[in-house]
Amino acid sequence: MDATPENSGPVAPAAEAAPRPARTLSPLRMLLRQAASYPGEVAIAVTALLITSGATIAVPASFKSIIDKAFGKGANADTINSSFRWLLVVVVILGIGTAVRFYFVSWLGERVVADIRLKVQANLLRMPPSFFETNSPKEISSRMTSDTAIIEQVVGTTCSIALRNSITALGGLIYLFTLAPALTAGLLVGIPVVVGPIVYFGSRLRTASRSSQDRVADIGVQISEVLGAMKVVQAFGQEKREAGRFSEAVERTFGAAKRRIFIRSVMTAIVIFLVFGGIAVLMWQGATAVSNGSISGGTIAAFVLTGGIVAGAVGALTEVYGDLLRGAGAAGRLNELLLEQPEITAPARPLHLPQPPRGQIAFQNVSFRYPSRPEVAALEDFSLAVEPGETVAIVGPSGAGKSTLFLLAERFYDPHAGMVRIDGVPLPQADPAEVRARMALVPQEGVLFAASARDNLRYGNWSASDAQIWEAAEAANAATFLKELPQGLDTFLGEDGARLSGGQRQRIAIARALLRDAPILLLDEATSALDAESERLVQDALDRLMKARTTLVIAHRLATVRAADRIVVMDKGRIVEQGTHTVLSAQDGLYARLARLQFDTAEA
Ligand SMILES: Nc1ncnc2c1ncn2[C@@H]1O[C@H](COP(=O)(O)OP(=O)(O)OP(=O)(O)O)[C@@H](O)[C@H]1O
Repeated sequence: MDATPENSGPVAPAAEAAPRPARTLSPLRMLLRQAASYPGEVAIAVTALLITSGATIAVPASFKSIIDKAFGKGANADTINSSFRWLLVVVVILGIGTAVRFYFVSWLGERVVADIRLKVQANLLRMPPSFFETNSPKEISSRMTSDTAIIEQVVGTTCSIALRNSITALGGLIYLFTLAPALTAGLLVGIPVVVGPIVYFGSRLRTASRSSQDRVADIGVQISEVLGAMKVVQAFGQEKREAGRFSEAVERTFGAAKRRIFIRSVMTAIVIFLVFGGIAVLMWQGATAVSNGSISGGTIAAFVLTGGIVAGAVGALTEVYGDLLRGAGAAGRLNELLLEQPEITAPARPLHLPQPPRGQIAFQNVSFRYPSRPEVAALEDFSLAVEPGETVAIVGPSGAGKSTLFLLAERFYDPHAGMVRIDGVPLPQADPAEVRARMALVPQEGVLFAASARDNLRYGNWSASDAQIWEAAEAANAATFLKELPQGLDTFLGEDGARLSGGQRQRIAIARALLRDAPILLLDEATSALDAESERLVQDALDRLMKARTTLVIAHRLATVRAADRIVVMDKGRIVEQGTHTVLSAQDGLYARLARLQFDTAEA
C-alpha cells in the first residue's frame, strides 16, 4: 500500500524549493491538449492501462480457481494444469501489458514536456528585453526545468496511477461483490477505518518532515554564514556566541526530528494494528462462513487478495490528488509563458527598407521612459540624424541614455513620443527582423556562446565560408590567436568564452560584426582596461570595421572620439553639446570635463 509509513518517509522536498500547487486541476487541460497531438500513443497507453487493471483483478480470481480446483478434493492433472495455465496467461498479459503501459505513458510524459519546452523557448525568443526585466531569467529557467519535471512526473506517472487505481479499485469492488456481498459490505465499512488514520497521520508526518527539513536548512545557512565571516567572528571574539547560536539551531533540528519520528512510530503502530486487525476480522468472518459451508476456501483467498489490491488502490488515490494539484500549478506557470504576447511586433503589411541600404539612422524628437522606471526619462526630446558613412561618437556620464539609443535603434522598445527611422522608414512600419538585419551590434562585453570559435564568429551570418571567416578574423586582428588555438576554428570556446582574454573576446565580437557586413554599426566600446598592445589591436580592428559604415559608437577611448566625424555629448537623455574633439575640448563644457576624467585615465 502506498500510504504505509515506509513510503511516506522523512525526506520531503525542502519547503522553499517546493513550487506552489494550483487550487484547481483545470490548468491540467493544457497537458491534455498537448497529449492529444499523439492519439495513437494515447490509445495504446489507455488500452494497456485497462488491460493491466483487468489482469490485476484476474490474479486473485485465478488463485480462487487454483485453491478451489487444483487444491480441492478430487483434483486431477487436467484441472490442476488448466488452473495454472490460466494463472500463467494472466501473469503473461499483466507483464506485457505493464511494460507497454509503462513505455507509452512515460513516452507521453517525456514528449509532452519536450513539446512544452520547445514551444515556451520559441515564444521566449519573440519577447523584447522589457519582458525579461519583469520576468527574471533565473525564474524562467526554473520553470523550464523544475516545472517541466513536475509535468513529466504528472503525465508519465501520476495520471497513470490515478487512472489505473481508479479502474482497479472499481473493478476490484465489483469482483468482491460477486465473490461475497456480505463480506464486501463489511470491507467497505472497514476501508475508511483503515485508510482514514493513515491519511491523517500521513499528512501530519509530511508537515513534520518539512519542518524538519527547514531546520536542517537553517543549520546550513548558519554554517555558511559563520564560515564566510570567520575572520570577523574571531577578530571580534564571538566564538562562544556563535557556538551557542549553532547549538540552539542543532537542538531545534533535533526537536523537529523527534516530533517527526514520534508521529511516524505512532502511525506505524496504528497501521499495523488496523491492517492486520482488519485482515484478521475478515479471515475470522471468512473462516466462519467456510466452516458452515456458505463459501469456499478459494473464495476467501481471492477475497483477501482482492481486498488488499482495492485498499492499495484507494490508498494510492488519496496520495495522487496533491501531486495533480502540484502538476496543475506547474502547467499554469508554463502556460503563462506560452500565452505571453510580445509588445513589439511586425505590422500586418510591413514597409520594406529601401534597397540598396543607405545606412541612415535618424531619431526625431524621441522621448522614452523604461516601463519599469516611468519616473525617469531615459531620453527626452532627443533628435539626431546620422548620415550614411558617418561616425558619431556618443559620450556622456553614466545613465545619460547612451545605451537606450541602441535599444531604440534596434526596436527593442518603441518611444513614447517621436520617431526613429532607418533609411527613411519609420521603425513601427517595418519588420523588426529587417531593421535588425541592417545593423551589427558589438556589445561592451564580447558575448560568446558555449560553441566552437567558428560558430561564434559566424553567429550573425551562418553562410560565411571559412575563407570569409579568416578574412574577417584577419581584419579584426583575431587570426593570430585563433590559429594558435588547439583545434583552430573548431576549438570549443567554453562557457562564456572563458578560455579567451577580454581583448580577444572583443576582437571576436568585432570579427562577428565584420562578417555580418551590415550597413549600420552599433558599437559599445568596452570600458575594461586593456594593456597597450591589446588596446592597439582592438582599435586597429575597429578602424577597419567602421570604414564605409554608418557607425554609432558609445565611446570610451580617446582614439575613437578623435577619429569620429562628430561627437554627441549626452546628459539626462538630452544632447548637451555636439562637435569635434578639438572644438569641444576647447570649450569648458561637459565634454572637456568628461574627457579630462575619462580619456586621461584610459591613456595612462
Ligand atoms: N532596463 C531598464 N529599466 C529601467 N530603467 C533603465 C533601464 N536601463 C536603463 N535605465 C535608466 O535609463 C536611463 C538611461 O540609461 P542608459 O543605460 O541608456 O544610460 P547610459 O548612458 O548607457 O549609461 P552607462 O554608461 O552607465 O551604460 C538611466 O536613468 C537608467 O537608470
